[in-house]
Formats: sequence, C-alpha cells, structure tokens
Amino acid sequence: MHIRFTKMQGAGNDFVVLDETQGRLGLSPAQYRFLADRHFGVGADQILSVRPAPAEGIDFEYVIHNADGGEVEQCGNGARCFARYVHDKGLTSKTTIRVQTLAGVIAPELAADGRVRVDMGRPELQAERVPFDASGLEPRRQGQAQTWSLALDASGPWITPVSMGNPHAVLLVADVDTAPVATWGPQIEQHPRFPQRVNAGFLQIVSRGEVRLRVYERGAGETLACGTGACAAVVAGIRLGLLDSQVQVHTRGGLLSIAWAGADDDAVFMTGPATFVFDGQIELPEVP
Ligand SMILES: N[C@@H](CCC[C@H](N)C(=O)O)C(=O)O
Repeated sequence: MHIRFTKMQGAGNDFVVLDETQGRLGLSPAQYRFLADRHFGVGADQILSVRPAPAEGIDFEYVIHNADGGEVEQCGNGARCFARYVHDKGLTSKTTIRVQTLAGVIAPELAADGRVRVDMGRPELQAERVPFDASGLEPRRQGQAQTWSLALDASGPWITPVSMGNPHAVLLVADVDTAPVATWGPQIEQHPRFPQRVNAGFLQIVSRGEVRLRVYERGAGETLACGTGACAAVVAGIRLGLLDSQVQVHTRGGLLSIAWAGADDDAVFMTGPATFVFDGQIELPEVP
C-alpha cells in the first residue's frame, strides 16, 4: 500500500501525520511501528491520524499511536501539530478547533505568534484514576500532594501520579542531565503498580516559575519533549508547593509554557511550537 504523510515536530517530539478525513487507511500495529521506525520507515515518536468529526460541535477526531504501535489516549505536542496541520492543509479555516481524543475533547488554538495554545482539560490526581495501584503503600504528604515510593532502590523514587488523560509518574531530581532516565525510565514505565504502564517524568525545579524536564515515554522511550508530561510535571510541582501557576518548562527539544490555576476543576493550558518538516509518500509493507 502506498500512502502520503506529513512529518511534523513540536519541541522536537516528532510525528508522522496521516490524513484520514476521506477514509480510513486501516493500518495494523505493525504498520504504525514501521512508519515510526527510524531506520526502515519515516521515523517518529507518535503517528497522528486526522479523522472526521465524530459528533456535533466537534471539528475532528484525533487518533494517536505510539512508536510501539499501541493506541493511546492523549498527546500534547501532537495536539499542537494536529491543529497546525488541519489549518495549514486547508481542512479547516478555524483558528480554535475542538478535537475529540480517547481522553475527551481538547481545544487547540493557533496564536498570532505562530505558537499553539491548547486547553488540555483538567488533571486527575486520584491515584486509582491515573491508574496507580497504591494498595498496601503508605503515601508521603508534601504540600497538597501525595508521593509514593516505587521501591526501585533505597531512595525510592517517590513519585506523584498524575493523569492528563494519559498516565504520568513525576519524580523530582536534582539535575536532569545526570538523572537516571535510561535506567529508571523503562523500570517505571513497566512498573507493576501502573496497570496501563506510565510515562516517567524527571523534574528539576529551577525556580517557582521555571523547570527542566526529561520524559521517558510509554511506548516511545525518551523523547526530546512530552507535552502531557510537561502539564503533569507542572501540576505535580504546584501541588507539591514548589511552583507558581505559570511555569516555563525547558525540555531537550524546546520550551513549553504551562499554566494551571491549581484547583481540581481547573484546566491546564499548554503553549508551544508546532512545526511542519516535510511531506512524503511511502510504500507500506503488508504486515498484520
Ligand atoms: N508525546 C506525547 C505523549 C504521547 C503518548 C504517551 N507516550 C503515552 O503513551 O501516554 C505528548 O506530547 O504528550
């Protein structure tokens, strides 16, 4: 099968975007993995599919597959690229679009400066809803947050579980450059207390309005940036009493601005870049 695609990136988190507004391509998990493969395919952290609106009041459906071929609930950097794609490819003239994801409706908005601002919805901090299995564990309270030990070694790590529609475990580190992302990342991602696996965020507090962040993503490994990871890290940092409501998040691939007013019902807002890289076409192998 021969398909057309667009390569995009948001703060270095890179995507293959597929237009399925005129009909589904019906790709298998192995074909998503092929597209994401950096040696044999195009190369991407996630594959984003643009589908027609599933209901009244919604503009598009946004479907996300990780590089491992699994479908996931949410992707923040992808949401910005999705909005830039549907607007610049002429699929809509709206500058604020309502997008259905597996995790609910989000609302990206194209800003005048070229960046995209996304209402990412409200975070979920109830451990069992992330989901995180805390049975038999004693939490440690810090500020308004609870942290839990994953008992990987004597130091913990102590994590704050947060859902942004997809699951995150946020842990504080002194320096992201020396944090054990490559060793702890996969262990946290696969930890049995996270029944749906998890994205692991390593958060360094620089000041009350500035952090550095590295994320080992579920189904993709460490990426240059993770939008939902940035939202989850700022929510955790605010609840831990360490951050104010507007935070600049430095990732390895760029800067994301996150705002959260701090109450359970408040939505998290993320602003950042969304960049077109190239259009292409590729022959997909017929793999199930
Ligand atoms: N890169 C993303 C998150 C993509 C999904 C994630 N790996 C998961 O499995 O939940 C972002 O920018 O949010």
